[in-house]
Amino acid sequence: MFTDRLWKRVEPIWTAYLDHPFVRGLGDGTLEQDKFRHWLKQDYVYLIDYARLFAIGSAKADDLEEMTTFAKLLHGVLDVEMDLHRKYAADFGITKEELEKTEASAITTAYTSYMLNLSQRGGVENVVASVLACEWSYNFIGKELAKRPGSLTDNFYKSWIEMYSSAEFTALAEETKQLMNRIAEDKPEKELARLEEIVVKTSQFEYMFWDMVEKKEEWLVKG
Ligand SMILES: Cc1ncc(C[n+]2csc(CCO)c2C)c(N)n1
Repeated sequence: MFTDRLWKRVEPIWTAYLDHPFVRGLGDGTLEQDKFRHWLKQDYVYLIDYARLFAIGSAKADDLEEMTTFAKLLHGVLDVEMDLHRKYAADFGITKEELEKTEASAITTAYTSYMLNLSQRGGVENVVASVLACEWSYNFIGKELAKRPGSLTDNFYKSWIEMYSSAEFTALAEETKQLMNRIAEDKPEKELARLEEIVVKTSQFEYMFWDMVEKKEEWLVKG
């Protein structure tokens, strides 16, 4: 399957996420809350653009089944995932209006612009390749962190781990993987190699995103 081939390419990058200090800190609860606040705000504006990708996917879908998958994913971001952000933000006294007003950092902008550009230019395969790593890698991280002893007891980040490792999110990630495999079936090698590079590039962006929030690179925003 195409996703098995993709896994071989992304495994080393994704394994590095698990060793990243930010991700480690989420798993054992030691992450500085100020760093998490930074993630919440940057991720919120990231997700606003990310949601647009699913809307583009829905418009470009080849059949009703694909359209429904994108609609489900759109709902997942707007009403489930962003709700987690709004709840954590409320704990910090940040309103949803403040979250929305966050100025995207250079990396956030580069990452979402890359995906939006590809998705607007190409067919539905570009949209699926663009969104795959984000979704699948968070589910991978959530499930790996959930396995770590103590990660789900007395951890401020417990709801984070629970949400991304949940059956609901696992099902969404699996559905996107299936869609990628279905689309890949009748594509020539040259096209598969191009789609593979999109998944690798977005995986690299994911690492840069973790790094950005770890280092709280506010200077990227403020200049
Ligand atoms: C930088 C960044 N990358 C990936 C995700 C995770 N994610 C984005 S959309 C989606 C599925 C539908 O909600 C998931 C799991 C994130 N939040 N932030």
